[in-house]
Amino acid sequence: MLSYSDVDVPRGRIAPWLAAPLRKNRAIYTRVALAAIMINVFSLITSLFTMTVYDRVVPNNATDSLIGLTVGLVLILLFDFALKLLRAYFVDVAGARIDRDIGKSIFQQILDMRLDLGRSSTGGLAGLVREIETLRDFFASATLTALVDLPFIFITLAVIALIGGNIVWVPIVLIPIVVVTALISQPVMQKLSAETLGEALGKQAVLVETIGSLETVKSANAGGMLSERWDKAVMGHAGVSLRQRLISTISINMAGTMQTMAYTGVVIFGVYAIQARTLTMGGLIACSILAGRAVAPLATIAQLLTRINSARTAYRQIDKMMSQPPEGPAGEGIQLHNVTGGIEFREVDFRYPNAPELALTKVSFRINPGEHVALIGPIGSGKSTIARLIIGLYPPTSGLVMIDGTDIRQFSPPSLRAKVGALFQDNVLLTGTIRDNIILGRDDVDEAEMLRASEVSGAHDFISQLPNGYDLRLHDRGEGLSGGQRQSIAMARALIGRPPILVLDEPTSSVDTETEARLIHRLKNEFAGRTLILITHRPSLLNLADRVIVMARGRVAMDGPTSEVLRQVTRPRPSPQIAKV
Ligand SMILES: Nc1ncnc2c1ncn2[C@@H]1O[C@H](COP(=O)(O)OP(=O)(O)OP(=O)(O)O)[C@@H](O)[C@H]1O
Repeated sequence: MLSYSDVDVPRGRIAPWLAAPLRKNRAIYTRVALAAIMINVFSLITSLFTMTVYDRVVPNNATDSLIGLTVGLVLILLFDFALKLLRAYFVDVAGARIDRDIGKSIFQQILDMRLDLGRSSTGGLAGLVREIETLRDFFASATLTALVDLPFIFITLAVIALIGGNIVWVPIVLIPIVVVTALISQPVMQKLSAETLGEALGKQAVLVETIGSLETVKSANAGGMLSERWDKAVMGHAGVSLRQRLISTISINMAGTMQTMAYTGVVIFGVYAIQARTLTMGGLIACSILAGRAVAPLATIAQLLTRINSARTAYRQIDKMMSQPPEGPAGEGIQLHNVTGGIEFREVDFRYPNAPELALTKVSFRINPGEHVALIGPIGSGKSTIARLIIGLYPPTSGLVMIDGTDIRQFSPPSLRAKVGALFQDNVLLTGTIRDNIILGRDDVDEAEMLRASEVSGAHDFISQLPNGYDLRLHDRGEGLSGGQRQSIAMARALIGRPPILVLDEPTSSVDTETEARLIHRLKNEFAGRTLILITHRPSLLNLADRVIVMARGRVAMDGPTSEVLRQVTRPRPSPQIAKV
């Protein structure tokens, strides 16, 4: 389970998901660094220009030289302007590439996420992905410039020493004050930025949950409770980010003050140096400008420290997610081709992540290819869990789930899911047309197969009456359709491509009895020769099953031919004993 407050991730080298995109942009970074070096050199030249004007031009009235110097300076300024533009452009290009590359690997990791390891809330996860921006901003922009600026502190100090001699001690004494203040604030900043991220993700989680279930929130009058959670999250976030800003402002302002002190300090000591004739007027002005510049990169770095901490926190949290092993076998995974549809559960125990109790205990059954089996039992007895295990959403905690005699953990998950048509209770549709929702980008099915699946599921009946038909665009999670309509589209999605195994969890829970009767009639032909696992509370659907498995508290309570099991369960007090009928 990802916990946002825990940032104790092993330190070390940058993880490949970040290092690879950074390496790819090496050429751009070199250009950015070169531009930054030139900009620093230009800034040294401008201060030397000032010195020359004061020392040579003003005393000698050398206006000709002034014109020459000014032309030179204008050229330098133009170059400086162009280089700054280019630097910003290159940084943006690198940023966009890094965004794309990291974004791609993070999205893939989310798709491959192992559900059995537990995961954070939807909003928290979405917020974490947004933190890519923090990383991108950090790696792609100011950091690089600041790194290039650092050696220029020494170069600038050397130039001051050359021009002003001992005056160089003024910035040399002040620089450690800035550095020490920044270093002292570091541990607090680190802690605060981890807390800030945790609070921000918590806020995002409340927001996403509320927006995602607005209808329920309104109808159940849950607004008050959620407002309270939101207020708490906002207050928490505001409080911790206020403290973070306060601490970072101390370092930033300290650097700013030291910059001014360096400038004025040089002016004050410079007066004595001028009196002692060890410094010229021009030299004094150049040194004061340079002293300010020598401290300036530290101000940028003080600002960066806040971002270093946010970037480090974001990096560690994202890395925690990225280092989780993906689902499926290590390596290639077996591709399923000719599946006959035999399913076996052997002594399967299963516990959901962080759940105190087993959801399945010692579940064993064997389903022959082409057999039609209904799973029935009270709510929470483990029926849907069995369905989730068959399509490999979770691996069993112990025991084996097999298809055609092979442990499903050995199959490549997409290949397994292509062979198992699944319909679950929540019928989530995606943004896009109805056609998109049924075909889901598969290239092994055509329009005719889509129509066939829709006709069998009954979806065609209402889609054919829509003005846009299959091109009707659905919004977020299938908004705009009734529950029954969504269910029949989800059913078409499960049937398309005639998968050899079908797992249907309450497929008719949202349809009326008449529609259900027609559907059952069509499904009888559809299921012929294919393995069916049908989870239902509806007796009418049991017509489709040759065999019934009764679940109770995560165990198989009965298993046998439909008529026999029904006879047993309709007795006044069914035997609680586990039995094979
Ligand atoms: N994601 C989950 N995390 C933790 N526990 C879960 C999760 N999903 C289900 N459970 C628990 O596992 C047990 C079995 O749930 P399951 O959904 O398989 O029941 P079911 O028989 O399909 O119920 P229903 O008829 O209500 O659909 C329940 O006790 C439930 O609380």
